[in-house]
Amino acid sequence: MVRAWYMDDDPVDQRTEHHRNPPKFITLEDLFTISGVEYFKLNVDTYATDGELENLKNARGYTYEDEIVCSKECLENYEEKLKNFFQEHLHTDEEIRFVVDGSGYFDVRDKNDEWIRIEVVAGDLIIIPSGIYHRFTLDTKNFIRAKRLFIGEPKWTPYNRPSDNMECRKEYVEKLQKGVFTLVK
Ligand SMILES: CSCCC(=O)C(=O)O
Ligand SMILES: [Fe+2]
Repeated sequence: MVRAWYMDDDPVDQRTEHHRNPPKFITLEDLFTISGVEYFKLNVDTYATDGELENLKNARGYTYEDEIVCSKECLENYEEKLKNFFQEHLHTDEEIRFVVDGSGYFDVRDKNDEWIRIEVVAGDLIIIPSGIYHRFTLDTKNFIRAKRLFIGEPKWTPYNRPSDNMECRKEYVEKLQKGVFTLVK
């Protein structure tokens, strides 16, 4: 099960949990409302045949798929890539990751510019909206395998903060202000 919480501001060791004292968790519904981050739970043993991933890909137009493994052994330029993943940045498109093994943390800024840490483990599919400031880190186990999905030809370019004048950033801020990320019940 994915968990999310507000982070402390201790700069030491990005790979630990960084809970506040006392811990301040946030529900997935609230996470969506205040950031637009979406979350789906898939069955990691049956996703290849049970149709859930296929349905999601069709519904959202995800036509591209590949896999990334982040570990010292498997990722070329490991240190540098991990450093870049953890630089606060945004993208012009959604960042979609389906974790099939291992674990890690996506950190996203909420509307008050506070960091929320989202723990992802096998079976978690997370959609980070375009224009939101975020970053990624491995946890202390130093291993994750994830599928990367995309609409059309993938663009992975990170735009480091500050990128406030980018169109996708302005659109994202406007959506937040308009309350677009409200759950329809
Ligand atoms: C969990 S996938 C590894 C991180 C990544 O691909 C990214 O931050 O863009
Ligand atoms: Fe990113």
